[in-house]
Amino acid sequence: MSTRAPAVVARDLIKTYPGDVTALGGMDLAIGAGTVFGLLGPNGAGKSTTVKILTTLTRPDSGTATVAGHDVLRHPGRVRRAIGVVAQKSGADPVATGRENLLLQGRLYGMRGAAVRRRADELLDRFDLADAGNRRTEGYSGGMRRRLDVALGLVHRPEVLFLDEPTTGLDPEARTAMWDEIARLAGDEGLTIILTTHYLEEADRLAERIAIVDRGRIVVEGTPDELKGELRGDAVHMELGAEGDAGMIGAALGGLRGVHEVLVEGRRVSVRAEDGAAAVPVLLAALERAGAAVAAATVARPSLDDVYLRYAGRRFAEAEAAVARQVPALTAAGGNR
Ligand SMILES: Nc1ncnc2c1ncn2[C@@H]1O[C@H](COP(=O)(O)OP(=O)(O)OP(=O)(O)O)[C@@H](O)[C@H]1O
Repeated sequence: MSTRAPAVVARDLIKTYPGDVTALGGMDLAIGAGTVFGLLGPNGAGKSTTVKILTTLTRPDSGTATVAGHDVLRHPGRVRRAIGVVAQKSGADPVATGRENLLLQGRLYGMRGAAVRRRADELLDRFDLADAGNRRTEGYSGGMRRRLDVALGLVHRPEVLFLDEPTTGLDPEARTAMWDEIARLAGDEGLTIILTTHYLEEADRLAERIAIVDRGRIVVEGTPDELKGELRGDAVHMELGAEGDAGMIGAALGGLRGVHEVLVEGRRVSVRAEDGAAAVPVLLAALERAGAAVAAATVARPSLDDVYLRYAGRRFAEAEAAVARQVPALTAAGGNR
């Protein structure tokens, strides 16, 4: 863990949108300088709203935040100069070349002459875009465009970089290349990177610390290993042939030796077992005695999904589906994102 002063501090941020949507219900954050911090959560958890407040694009209803030592409400201009923002949607001009985009961005930050040209070339080189620098960006592949987006966020040498879903929409190869690039950036430049993602694997791989966001607040925070380490033993997931009685299943499995944290959701039953492989036959027999037939069972080491399940009380994919179901209602209420 970093011992340097935090690059980002947020205290009790509250933000509601019209229609009584609580986007943030008391968000607290402290992010060490020079670290990669992952804000992980399903769609609608409140990650983008947090980033919008920290990047001065919107104001909280209440609460305070500082970024690179500057108060986001009192000194938004200073915050903006200290940060780079790579939004989900590309900000590059499609009819301009990669180099022109970088030069324009640099000039917007007051960089001029040879200095901005040198910086543009340096970034084209570093993001493996030197050969494509004089081509219009509309012809770039998804991976190239994303690399240019990150380069655009870095032109003015920010202290803190916000990366919103950096690899959404990229194919696996381009995603891996982007991950390597982000890891290199953090390592080489001492940059603080705040990464928002709904990819568990992305957070696990890149972030030194992760905060899991659910319903507008942090439900747990730590290093990926700390979070997974809290979950003892193996995760055993079982799929029942038909929906069972949750109370009866809980009672049947809860008393078994070496079995903890029984969770029943419809046809899915998950438990934590000290030795998963040894526990499976015992679990199957106990379920059979309780009148529940098991169609499939898997044993896995704890993943961030299990951490999410434990702290948010629901599976990541379910939380995403719940938000997807809310969308028509939101649209009907006139809300937009
Ligand atoms: N402009 C808006 N008007 C009304 N409701 C909004 C608006 N922006 C966000 N919300 C709602 O606030 C909540 C938090 O949204 P937010 O975009 O911060 O989540 P997120 O975790 O960033 O999700 P995503 O990964 O989809 O960007 C959601 O319920 C969302 O529908």
